[in-house]
Amino acid sequence: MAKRDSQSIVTRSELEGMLRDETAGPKATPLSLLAEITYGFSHKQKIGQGGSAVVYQGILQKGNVAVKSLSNPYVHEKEFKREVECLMIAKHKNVVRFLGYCADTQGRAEKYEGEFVIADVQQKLLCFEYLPKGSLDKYITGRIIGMQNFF
Ligand SMILES: Nc1ncnc2c1ncn2[C@@H]1O[C@H](COP(=O)(O)OP(=O)(O)OP(=O)(O)O)[C@@H](O)[C@H]1O
Repeated sequence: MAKRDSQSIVTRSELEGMLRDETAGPKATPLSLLAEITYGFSHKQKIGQGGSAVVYQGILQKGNVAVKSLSNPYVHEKEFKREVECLMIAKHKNVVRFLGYCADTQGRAEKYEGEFVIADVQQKLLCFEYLPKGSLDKYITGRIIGMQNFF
């Protein structure tokens, strides 16, 4: 039987374990798992949107994760690799925990200039621990009163 190393792809129960184990480092996470826990990246699971990503809440049995889909097709391979590299290094109590990454190319059937084609669609996703108290900017700009509730 093939030996699974620390870089091997995680399963749902391993992701649950990583959430509990603060020492666990980020791992390659399959698109199918991220799709499953966000109910197919459903609109209901959407928790935020930034300049380059749409963020979904992923539901696990004991705890939640935030799944960031870098939807912008102009996020290049090199930039994505750099982001993953930086996130892997950034380990600090004040920095949200990075749990996993997914870079996958899928063929999507569509019509292009009247022709039926299979287009390569690049999926770039990042998985973090879920922080339930919303975005820090709401507290900074005073849209939520009482900074003491944040910490
Ligand atoms: N780990 C998380 N837990 C809970 N909510 C999150 C998490 N990460 C992001 N969000 C939500 O999603 C929103 C968008 O995330 P974020 O600003 O990180 O996206 P981005 O596109 O990477 O940002 P940028 O605009 O800097 O490129 C945040 O404002 C927040 O509401």
